[in-house]
Amino acid sequence: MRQIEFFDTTLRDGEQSPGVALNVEEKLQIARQLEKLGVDIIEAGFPITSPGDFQAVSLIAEKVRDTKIAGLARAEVQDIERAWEALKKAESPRIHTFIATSPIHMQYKLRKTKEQVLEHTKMAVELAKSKVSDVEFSAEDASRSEVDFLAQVFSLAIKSGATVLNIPDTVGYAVPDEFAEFVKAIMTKTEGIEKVKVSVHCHNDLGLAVANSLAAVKAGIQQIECAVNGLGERAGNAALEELAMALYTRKDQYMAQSRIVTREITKTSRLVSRLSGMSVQHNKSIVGKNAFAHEAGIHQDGVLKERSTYEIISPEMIGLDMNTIVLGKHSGRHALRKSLDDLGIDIGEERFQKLFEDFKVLAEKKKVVTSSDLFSLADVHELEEELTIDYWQVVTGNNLKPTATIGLQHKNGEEKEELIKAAYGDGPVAAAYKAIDKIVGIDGELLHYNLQAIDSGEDSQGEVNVTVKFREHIVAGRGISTDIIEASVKAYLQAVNRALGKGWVMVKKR
Ligand SMILES: CC(=O)SCCNC(=O)CCNC(=O)[C@H](O)C(C)(C)COP(=O)(O)OP(=O)(O)OC[C@H]1O[C@@H](n2cnc3c(N)ncnc32)[C@H](O)[C@@H]1OP(=O)(O)O
Ligand SMILES: CC(C)C(=O)C(=O)O
Ligand SMILES: [Mg+2]
Repeated sequence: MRQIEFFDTTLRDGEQSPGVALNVEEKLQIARQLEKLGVDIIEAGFPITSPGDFQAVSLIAEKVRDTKIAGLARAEVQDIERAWEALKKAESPRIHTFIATSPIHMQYKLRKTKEQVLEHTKMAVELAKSKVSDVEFSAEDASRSEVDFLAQVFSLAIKSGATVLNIPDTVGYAVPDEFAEFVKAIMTKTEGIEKVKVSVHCHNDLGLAVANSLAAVKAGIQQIECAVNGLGERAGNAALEELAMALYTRKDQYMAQSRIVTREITKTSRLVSRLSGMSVQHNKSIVGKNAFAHEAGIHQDGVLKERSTYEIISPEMIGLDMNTIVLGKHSGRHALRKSLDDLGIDIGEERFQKLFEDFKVLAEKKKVVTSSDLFSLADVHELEEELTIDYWQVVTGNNLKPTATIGLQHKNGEEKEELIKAAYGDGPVAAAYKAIDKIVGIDGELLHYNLQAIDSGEDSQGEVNVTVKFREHIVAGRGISTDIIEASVKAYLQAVNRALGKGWVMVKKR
């Protein structure tokens, strides 16, 4: 069996998804979970882009010791110096430098000739190599590059010290057979290729990122770049969970294995979804809510008789539905702790006590507290937010102008009266959002609002996802509650808290 290394770019390319803005603590939390998931390399960020990205890469490099940590850099001196500064405390650092090699990118974007691109490649890889032994070189837009020129660039990168060569399908243009042939051609034409690892980085613009990556595995590559839940620029990157489960389930085809600990998949997916604010579509492979749901009678009959009739993966394998205890209002701390352990939700004693109190409140409202509820409860307790809800009330009806009154609490203990405002709106949610805007002194533009039930049944909790624009910044938020207005308020407030955390808005009472 060949070993395929998983290079996770959730924190770099994933964070380039519009609406995703992770703070430093959130990135560290995701990196720690990626380590448990068994990824080989974490691309922690692009240090030159902002002080926050620099700080996140430095912190992850310092704290996450059992996984290689990579930082991205353009083929420019200042980028590489900055990446090295951020990575220098890492146990196994990798500088990942890149430059575009396609005619279209060289001519219009870089405004560089082939010779200049070759010069930058040599300079960048040599400089990176003078800092670290592990250097990855990516040829951006490789799949639209001339194969002979790409092989020339790659040969030079190897001579200059690269240890990994990455072939990105940057704009998701490739199709599987063609991409496999392209990868094979590069591997044949590049001098010294046997000394390095070959990688692919596929985007999902045509929905083919996973298929293209798997075709490249068959063509002989050693590393796949991917992101949890398929996050990433535009339509995203190849989804980590799909690649891991395809390699595992069809090892007969790929003759390859990875270090991914599959039972950590669900937990990782939910953590990334919550912190990024990007919900997972219900019919998404592996981690979608419906991925293991059987609705049709013939299917249900088959599954009841023998699960393998309609299930090619068992839910336990990806860490789903491992909760064996029925939790309700009569459950105690031991049962809750056991259920959390079964689900792989690992929280300290102090947070556990708070979670237990909230669990009891929820159990009063719901007959059965499900695994999804537990994930949500645990999620809610992972953030220390600047503003929290103290009080909310809406008045609405067919003959009334919907009105909301919101009271917030500031973590620095600001005077309560100053953080209560009322507002009208076209509906109760709009009124509540206007009241929050008044308190904070901003005008958030609601770009997207989605409400869905977490489970089935009348007592299910509602989950609201929003995307809000604060000036030029787009931020996502999520809220969960048995009351849909409260879930809506929580979602908006989470977006506000994220924008506050990034310094994009300031509390400025009107
Ligand atoms: C395919 C990918 O995912 S690439 C990674 C994309 N990620 C990002 O862009 C992260 C966020 N970006 C940023 O914060 C900023 O764009 C920065 C800090 C990287 C650069 O900011 P600025 O210096 O203001 O440049 P700006 O973004 O306007 O333009 C990019 C410049 O980099 C050049 N460039 C782009 N890629 C490369 C490269 N790989 N190597 C060298 N130069 C490059 C462009 O040609 C352009 O140069 P020019 O100013 O001479 O025309
Ligand atoms: C930086 C590179 C690897 C990239 O993200 C791409 O080409 O899509
Ligand atoms: Mg990319």
